[in-house]
Amino acid sequence: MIQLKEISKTFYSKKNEEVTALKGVSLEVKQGEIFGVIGYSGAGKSTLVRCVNLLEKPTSGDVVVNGASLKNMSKNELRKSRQNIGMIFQGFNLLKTATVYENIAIPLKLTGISSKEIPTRVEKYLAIVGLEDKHHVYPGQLSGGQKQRVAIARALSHEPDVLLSDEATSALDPETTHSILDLLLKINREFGITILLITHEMHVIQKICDRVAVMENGEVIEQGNVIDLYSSPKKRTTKKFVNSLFPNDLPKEILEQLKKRGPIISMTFVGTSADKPALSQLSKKFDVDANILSGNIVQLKDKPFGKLVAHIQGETEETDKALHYLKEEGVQVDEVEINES
Ligand SMILES: Nc1ncnc2c1ncn2[C@@H]1O[C@H](COP(=O)(O)OP(=O)(O)OP(=O)(O)O)[C@@H](O)[C@H]1O
Repeated sequence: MIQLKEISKTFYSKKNEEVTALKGVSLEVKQGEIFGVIGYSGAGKSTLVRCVNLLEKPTSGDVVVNGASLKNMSKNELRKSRQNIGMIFQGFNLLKTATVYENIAIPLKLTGISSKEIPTRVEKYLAIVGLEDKHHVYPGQLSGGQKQRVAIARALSHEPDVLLSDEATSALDPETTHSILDLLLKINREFGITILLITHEMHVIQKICDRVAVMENGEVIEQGNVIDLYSSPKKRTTKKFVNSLFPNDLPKEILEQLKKRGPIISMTFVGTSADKPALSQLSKKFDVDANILSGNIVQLKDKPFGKLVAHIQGETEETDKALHYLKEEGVQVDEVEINES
């Protein structure tokens, strides 16, 4: 659906200093999925998403949407292709001096939608975002969540195949964030709209994304299914993002003391194994004591995902058998390195 092929982007500051925001980024967003890009500030996320609809022109590389290369398009073709890609922003980008109705109707008029069709579209999409009673209100009279709903209705009113979301929930409180994410899920499921979103928040990824790419210093350092990435993060930055959901605040000295008496392990549970009492069986089956040090279960889009850090105390032969048993039960077990916890 969307293919980014070796995209690089270099900016030049006023002093003519080079800033390379993207370094050969390649990724593919499949039709109908919600794809998240996560990274810390300055990683290049905004630049990446803006390259998808050529709000930013890549210095090199190509963007292919629905099989058509944006690079080779005439201005006219590009304008048409852009209409197929909606976008929402952290700051909503609404016209302050126009009503909610006008905020949606004016861009429709500019893209040549007939004046007969415009009221039908505005009403339809305001109803979908739950703001059918706000036609004549100005953005200043709306909450942040309502403003984002207007922006979503404006994007949808062009009936795009793809919606790009640039930190759309970053300015919102947690409850409003959840309602906007639920709305994005509904749009994806009911209208089959493919969503590419960027965020610096893991809970956004876990709630609605199917796949995720992690960006750092202008590069995609890791990508894959959300579940795979959460259960086996490879890169340090990815581990940091995942560990932020599972804080382990035990002092290093205590962990070092415990480690002398048996391994400290982190157990990852995915899906049904998240509620299996595998750990409670250990002391019954083997001559070990299992003590939970920290733990949490989070709900991913379709499955629960949990992590427990536990100390397994006992003779090496018994702790080895216990770890083997856990693995056989389908629990992913990793020894905790003290400096990373
Ligand atoms: N128009 C520009 N001119 C010069 N440098 C830019 C421009 N846009 C982005 N950059 C630089 O490119 C790098 C990547 O910026 P970008 O905004 O894409 O990152 P980001 O991951 O979206 O960060 P944030 O979450 O803080 O917006 C940064 O070093 C930024 O300063």
